[in-house]
Amino acid sequence: MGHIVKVTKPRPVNLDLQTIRFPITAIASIVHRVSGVITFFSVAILLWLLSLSLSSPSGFEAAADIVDSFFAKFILWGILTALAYHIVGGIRHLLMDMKYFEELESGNMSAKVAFGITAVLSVLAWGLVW
Ligand code: HEM
Repeated sequence: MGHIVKVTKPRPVNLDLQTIRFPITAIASIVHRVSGVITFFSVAILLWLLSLSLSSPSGFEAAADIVDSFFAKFILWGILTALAYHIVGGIRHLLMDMKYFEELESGNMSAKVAFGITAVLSVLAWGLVW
């Protein structure tokens, strides 16, 4: 015979994407992966720029001209910000590997701290590039 279960809470019919909020730890994790991929491609760009600058005196001028443009400076600032987050988030990951910040509260806190430190480093990178 069938067994009747009383459902007190309505079951979700579909996922309402407008009401789903990612926890800050999930955002920290996604951004860490994205910053790692950006850092990976940055290595190619920066090595190309370095080799151009070392190729000849006119190559150096060409590289200096590239770095002088607003667009290039903006990209360099973005690269430095991604690297900053990747290192700060990476250190947070390594600390978690050592069993720190593994609880919900401390994990949320360390994610916020990582974003805060990155914001400061990003402002410093802006000053360095300009
Ligand atoms: C050229 C430099 C670097 C590149 C291209 C790079 C790239 C990446 C990529 C693509 C991932 C995989 C992310 C994922 O699958 O979620 C990763 C993970 C990681 N990176 Fe880097 N990385 C670099 C430097 C660093 C540095 C300096 C640190 C120092 C803290 C670091 C710490 C980590 C850690 C701890 C992970 C693993 C995170 C996890 O367990 O999800 N990385 N990196």
